[in-house]
Amino acid sequence: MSPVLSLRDATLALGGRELWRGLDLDVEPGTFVTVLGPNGSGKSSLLKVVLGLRGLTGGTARVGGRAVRRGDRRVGYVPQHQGYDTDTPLRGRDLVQLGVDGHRWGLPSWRRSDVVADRLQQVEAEHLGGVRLGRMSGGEQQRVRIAQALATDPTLLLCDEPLLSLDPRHQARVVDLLDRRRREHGTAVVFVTHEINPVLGVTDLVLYLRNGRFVLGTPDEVLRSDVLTSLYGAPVEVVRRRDRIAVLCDCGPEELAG
Ligand SMILES: Nc1ncnc2c1ncn2[C@@H]1O[C@H](COP(=O)(O)OP(=O)(O)OP(=O)(O)O)[C@@H](O)[C@H]1O
Repeated sequence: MSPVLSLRDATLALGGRELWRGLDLDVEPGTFVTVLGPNGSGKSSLLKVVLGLRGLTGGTARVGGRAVRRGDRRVGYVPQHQGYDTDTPLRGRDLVQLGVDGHRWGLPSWRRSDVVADRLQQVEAEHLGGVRLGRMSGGEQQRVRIAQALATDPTLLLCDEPLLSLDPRHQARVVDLLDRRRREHGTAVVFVTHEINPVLGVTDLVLYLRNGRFVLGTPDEVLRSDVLTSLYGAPVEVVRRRDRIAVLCDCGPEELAG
């Protein structure tokens, strides 16, 4: 069986700059891949490649054995998000309904209330179906957005910083929901974040991008002082305390995945 996602010798350059080169990645069903790296290292661009929105400069990208393409129902996407205006008229169930209808532009739409209710239930948000998005907390909005991304029952879920501006309790809840989804449905997750700690316990693979280079492996293989020192070209110290990690570097103000 083909991996859910497969990149072979994948290279991406944007604006005359190479973001990563020679990336080989196979993501099997149910795998949780965490993508780390400083601002501008190409994390979101990687998701856009998998969504068929951006072409590779070299190599191939396949989803379930087929070349990536736009509007693939097997791929769910939770884009980066800054919150909704308080006067946004959409309610929770409307947003999920958009996920159901999204792939059927031009065809008659009908209410798939069973699907909408099921997806809201999967993220423990049944009570938010009738609530306007602008009246929800950040964590509630994020859960409804995940329900929307699950509307087509995807085999692969791409999440772009879904923990942004959530407090630790809400972060843990979102991570827990994604973890349950991949365990119960085998949905693979590719999760872009700046913070490793909230997802450390569920991460199978870490892809760490930086300045045209990358390292890929299990958290124990990648989140090591010697490996990150080599990636950053400057002394990096990885300190583990209980189930948390701190990444310390003398490389200036550059952001690290603490
Ligand atoms: N359409 C484009 N044309 C040229 N350059 C682009 C384009 N889109 C993005 N870039 C550049 O590509 C680089 C990677 O952007 P990307 O958004 O993938 O980074 P990122 O790692 O997700 O960053 P962040 O952590 O800030 O979200 C950035 O330097 C960005 O300015």
